[in-house]
Amino acid sequence: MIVLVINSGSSSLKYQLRDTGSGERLAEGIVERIGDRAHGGPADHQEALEQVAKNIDSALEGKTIDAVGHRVVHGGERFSEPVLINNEIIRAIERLNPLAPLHNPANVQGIRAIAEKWPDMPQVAVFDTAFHRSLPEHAWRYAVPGDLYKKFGIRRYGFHGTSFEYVTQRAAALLGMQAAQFTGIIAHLGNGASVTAVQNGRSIDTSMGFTPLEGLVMGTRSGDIDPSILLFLLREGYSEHQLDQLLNRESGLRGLTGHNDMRSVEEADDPAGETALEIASYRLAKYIGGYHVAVGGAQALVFTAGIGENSWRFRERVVKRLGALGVFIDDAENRKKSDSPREISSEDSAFPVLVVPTDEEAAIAEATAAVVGL
Ligand SMILES: Nc1ncnc2c1ncn2[C@@H]1O[C@H](COP(=O)(O)OP(=O)(O)O)[C@@H](O)[C@H]1O
Ligand SMILES: CC(=O)OP(=O)(O)O
Ligand SMILES: [Mg+2]
Repeated sequence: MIVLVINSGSSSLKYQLRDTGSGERLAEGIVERIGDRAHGGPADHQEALEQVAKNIDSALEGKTIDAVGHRVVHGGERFSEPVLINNEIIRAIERLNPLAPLHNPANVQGIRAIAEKWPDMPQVAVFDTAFHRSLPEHAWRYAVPGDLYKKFGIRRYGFHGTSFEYVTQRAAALLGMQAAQFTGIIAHLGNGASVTAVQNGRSIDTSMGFTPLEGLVMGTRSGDIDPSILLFLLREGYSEHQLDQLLNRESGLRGLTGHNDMRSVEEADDPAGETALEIASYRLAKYIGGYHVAVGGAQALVFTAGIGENSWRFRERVVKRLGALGVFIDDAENRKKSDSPREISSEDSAFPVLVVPTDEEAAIAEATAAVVGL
């Protein structure tokens, strides 16, 4: 089956054309600066898709697209599986827009644009939140009055689930076990970053919360912060919009160094970068210690996504903080470049440390083919 996978962000649209039979990637690309005409970007997602359609026409070589699979970031409490999209599903995703303002509106625009272009095309939504539907209540509930959950759905949802599920399977295979036997900690470190505690193949805790803002230090997001800082800044005259911009787009690595991209932070090699990397690696190490307890003793620690797969320096900083767990890195293995799943811990490490490349697009293509094939 030929599946077009769409991952629409607020200002970019990543796509892949995959043949799920052979696993082959027929085409891939990214359209950036959506809405930024002054810098050559398309006016909106509809126009971005026109661009994508042109790019993939040649790659199709006469074949036709059978289905479109979308990454949808927030699925709320309703969606625990990928679903075939219809008008009612689109409205349900739209109702979740306020909970993922950077992501969900763009996801819906992508779905509508495809429906307009190819009205009969089967479309499937694959949710970032779905893998975390297994969280126990003591992990998902915040210590605030219960009304807030009943009235507004305020609880921990967790994100990057498609990646965590895929990496759980790959890590388990590397260790010679079934996914359902895997108990460990997975750190997905990209532009957005989160870490998940996996017990017997199921997510039991995760660092992102009600929205993709909680938890780790990210490219432009603050992660954990004392909520009183918001109240303080409100009283100082900050608007809701300014606070949103501050925490979602101007904080994290960017706020601490001026750069949101890990490569730029590492290349700059200056004191601000050093401090930022210490803050980020310390935060992650604390979560790993906590999740080691949460899963009742991890059997593996796994790094994935852009930073997790490529930055040996960042992995080194994190693992060097885990001596109390008896976890040690093998410097030579850690520095080796490879695109394959691999072990980077030393022989005397209490449990293995792995690098496992994620592939959200492959997982979305597979899920789409499975739903449409039913
Ligand atoms: N070779 C590398 N060394 C260090 N960091 C890298 C390298 N390659 C990619 N990264 C970092 O990975 C991050 C992007 O990760 P990615 O998973 O692609 O994010 P997203 O999917 O959220 O856009 C950026 O911070 C980038 O700098
Ligand atoms: C949920 C989330 O933060 O996604 P991304 O890392 O793609 O921004
Ligand atoms: Mg990503």
